Amino acid sequence: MKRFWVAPSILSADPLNLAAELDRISAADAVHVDIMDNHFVPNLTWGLPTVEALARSQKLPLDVHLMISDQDRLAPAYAEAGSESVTVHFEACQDPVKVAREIRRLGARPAIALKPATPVSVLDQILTEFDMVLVMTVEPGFGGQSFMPEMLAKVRQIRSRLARENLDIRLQVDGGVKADNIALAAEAGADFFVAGSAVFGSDSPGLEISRLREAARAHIH
Ligand SMILES: O=C(CO)[C@H](O)[C@H](O)COP(=O)(O)O
Ligand SMILES: [Fe+2]
Repeated sequence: MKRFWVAPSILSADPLNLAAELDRISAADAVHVDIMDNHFVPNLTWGLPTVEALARSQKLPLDVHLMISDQDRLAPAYAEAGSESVTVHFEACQDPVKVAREIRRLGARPAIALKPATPVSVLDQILTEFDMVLVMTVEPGFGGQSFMPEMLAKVRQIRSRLARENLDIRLQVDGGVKADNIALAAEAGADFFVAGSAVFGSDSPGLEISRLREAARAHIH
């Protein structure tokens, strides 16, 4: 059966109780960590020391989503910190291929994210350098926003290229993913789902994770 990944975003977790919050999502496939610098996006979260501490204490893989400026210079340290994957934004890299190779050399999987206004065509020459593509389904910066269904066309476009070229690259969506829209994203071709408010806003995050996985599978007959 096709494998779907669900990664809760700790952007929506209680920052004063992170360890306990992580215990509530042990059923997840990975932990999504949003790094924001108040410059690339108008919000500020964590930095390298937090990722290092998470990597030391976490059993789940860390899926680090960088929303910071100057990623060419700053991304490699997040790979060295023990992340499973490091996602850089196309819009914040001078040389995405060089960054991807550096992330891989340092032992993490490189991934590339596209903001809603960035077309899929920017990946034409560089896609195969990455292990995952992230199609943002909200404007990056904040949790709790509404899913943009018009982004599904981008997901479809990427999935058809992956199929055409038989590429083993994950396809992630992030922003506003909930049990009532995840099947649409899965049907369009996404296989890795980030969900912040849906998981941490639930009384039973573990059950919500299963519910999301089941809803994603529901489009397969
Ligand atoms: O990258 C992000 C925002 O820039 C977050 O990962 C995302 O918003 C998750 O939160 P939610 O599921 O509540 O939208
Ligand atoms: Fe994110």
